[in-house]
Amino acid sequence: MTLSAKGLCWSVGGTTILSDVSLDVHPGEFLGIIGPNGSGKTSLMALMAGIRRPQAGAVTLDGKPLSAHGRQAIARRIAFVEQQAETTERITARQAVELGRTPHLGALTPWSRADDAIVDRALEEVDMAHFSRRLWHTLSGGERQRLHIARALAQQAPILLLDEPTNHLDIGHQISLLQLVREQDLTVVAALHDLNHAAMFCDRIAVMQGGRIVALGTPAKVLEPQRLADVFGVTVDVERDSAGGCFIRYRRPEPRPAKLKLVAEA
Ligand SMILES: Nc1ncnc2c1ncn2[C@@H]1O[C@H](COP(=O)(O)OP(=O)(O)OP(=O)(O)O)[C@@H](O)[C@H]1O
Repeated sequence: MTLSAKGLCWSVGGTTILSDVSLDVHPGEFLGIIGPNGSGKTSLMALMAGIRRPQAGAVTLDGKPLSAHGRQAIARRIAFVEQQAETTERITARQAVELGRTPHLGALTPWSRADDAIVDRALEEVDMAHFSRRLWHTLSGGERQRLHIARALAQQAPILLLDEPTNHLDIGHQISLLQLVREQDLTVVAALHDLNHAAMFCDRIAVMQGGRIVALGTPAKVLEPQRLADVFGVTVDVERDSAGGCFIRYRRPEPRPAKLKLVAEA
């Protein structure tokens, strides 16, 4: 199943947010999207998930425009975990995950024990089975985030779009979640802020800046000190290992001149 974006342009209220964005997501790959705040990662993912429509260009799923697929057909193929996904409903943790089964239910396919088993497994995979009866509003940010991922896993869509999936998670859960997602037999597109996580888990990385993709390739190719300086304004050393991996070490900026310090010294 191939998801592609071609020549996407998207603007709001006369402001251009995305300009001529093209991206082919390879089946089975883990594609990271990195870029500074406001560079367009969420906007691109929303277009690729079909919840927003581009003013120009198209997103295609297996060569057919997304707009030609029905909502349920898209939901069976693409699971999207949004950055600030929230629910105001008074539901339990388990019920939140059960929502992932919605695209598979219908008059002829009511809820079954197979759905229960899928939900059980998704809860276990994100280490939340013990919280299944807890009410949503009593859960911490990280616990909710893990349930959003469980809901997406329960959806059993072959393509998973994750907008900052490690938001709110402690470092142990960040790494185990990325590993969990990586181990699934899925095509994954994830917006990530942690460049070392992107280097560790992604097959390819797309770098966004000012609403455009300015680089696309393997982590070792894309994560270059000069590019990171240009895009993020940070100074880094990139350590490379013999297996083709890389690790980014950030350098502390030089102290600002005294006159620019926010708090004047007495
Ligand atoms: N509905 C909207 N109306 C107006 N501006 C919008 C809208 N959606 C996004 N934007 C603007 O578009 C730009 C890109 O936003 P987007 O959320 O896609 O960036 P991002 O790369 O995901 O940022 P972050 O890393 O902060 O999550 C931002 O400047 C944002 O303010």
